[in-house]
Amino acid sequence: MNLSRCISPLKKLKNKHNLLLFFTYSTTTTTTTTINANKPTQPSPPPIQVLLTESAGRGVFATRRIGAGDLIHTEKPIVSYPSQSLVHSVCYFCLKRLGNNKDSLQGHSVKFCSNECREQAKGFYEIEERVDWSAYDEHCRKLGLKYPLLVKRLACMVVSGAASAQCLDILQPARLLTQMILEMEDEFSLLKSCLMKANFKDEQMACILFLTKEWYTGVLARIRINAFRIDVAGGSSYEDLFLSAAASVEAEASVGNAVYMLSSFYNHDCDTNAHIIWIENVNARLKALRDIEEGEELRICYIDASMEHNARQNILFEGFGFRCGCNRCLSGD
Ligand SMILES: C[S@@+](CC[C@H](N)C(=O)[O-])C[C@H]1O[C@@H](n2cnc3c(N)ncnc32)[C@H](O)[C@@H]1O
Repeated sequence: MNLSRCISPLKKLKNKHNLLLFFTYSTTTTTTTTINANKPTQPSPPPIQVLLTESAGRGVFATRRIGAGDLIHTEKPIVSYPSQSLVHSVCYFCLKRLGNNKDSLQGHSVKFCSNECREQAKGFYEIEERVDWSAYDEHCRKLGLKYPLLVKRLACMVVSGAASAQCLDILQPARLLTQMILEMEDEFSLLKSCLMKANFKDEQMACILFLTKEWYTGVLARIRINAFRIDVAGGSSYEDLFLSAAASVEAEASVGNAVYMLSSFYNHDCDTNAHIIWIENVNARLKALRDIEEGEELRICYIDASMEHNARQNILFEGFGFRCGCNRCLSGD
C-alpha cells in the first residue's frame, strides 16, 4: 500500500445551515456498529464535523456528546519526517523508535521497523534514494530547520505519484514576511538543484514541473501553521499521559514532525477540551479531556499550557498569527 491511500479524502458538502462541512472517511473511532449479525462490522464515522467558527476560521465540532477520555478519532499523516538527529534510530516511515536494531531491518542507510513500513515508504524512498540531498540536509541541519525536510519528502511523494502536489492546498497558510519568502526561495533553489542533478527517467522529469517557487513557499506556509511535533509516548501507562498538541514548536526530544488533514482543523484553546497523543508511532489519536456536548467546538492546545499569560500570547501571535481570546486568557490567567 502506498501512502496516498492513507490520505483522508475530504468530501466537501453543504449542511442544513449552508455552512461548509467536511467529513473524513479514512479516520476511525474504536466503536463499531453491527448492522446485521451476519455482516462484517463497520467503523462508525468520527463524531465530529468541520464548520466555520465566528472568529477562528474553520473548527472541529462534536456531532454528539463525547465522554471524557473517549477516543474521538485516529489519523495517519499526509507527510512526516524524522528529526535529523534521530534519522537512524527511528523508523523512516512511521517514526517508531528502534531499540538496539532488533526492530529494524538492516542494509540501508535509513531503517524501517517492518516490511509494511518499508512497503508504504517505497514510492517516495525510491525517488529520495536517487538524489544527493547532502547540500539541502546540511543547510537544514546548520539552521535547525525541520519543515523544509517535510517539503523534501512531499516533493518525492509527488514525483513518485504517492501524493498530489495540491494535497495541502486546503490547509490554512501562515502569513509570510518578505524576508521569510526570500529565505524560502533560496531553499527552493537548493532543493530543485538537488533534484535536477539526479538521474531521473523522462516521465519523472516531467513530474517535476510542479516544483515552482510558488509551490514551495505555499507548502511551507501551510506546514508552518499546521505541522505537529511528534512526541511519542513510551511505556505501558500511556493512556494516562497528558501530551499536549504542540504544533510548530521546536524540540530535539521529538521523533519528528508531521502534517495531518483533519487534525489541522482543530483550533487552539489554553484550557482545552481535547488533546492529541502519539503511541509508539506517528499515527495520531485525538482524545476528549472532559465531557463534550453535541455542537461544542473541540479545541486542542498548540503550546505548553503551563506557560504564563504573556508568554502564551506572544508565542501564539508570533507562531500562529492570532491573539488568543479563550476564557483562560480573558481571565488574565
Ligand atoms: C491549525 S489552524 C486551525 C484551523 C483553522 N482555523 C482553519 O480554518 O484552517 C491554526 C489557525 O487557526 C486560527 N486559530 C486557531 N485557534 C485560534 C484561536 N483560539 N483564536 C483565533 N484564531 C485561531 C489561527 O489563524 C491559526 O493560525
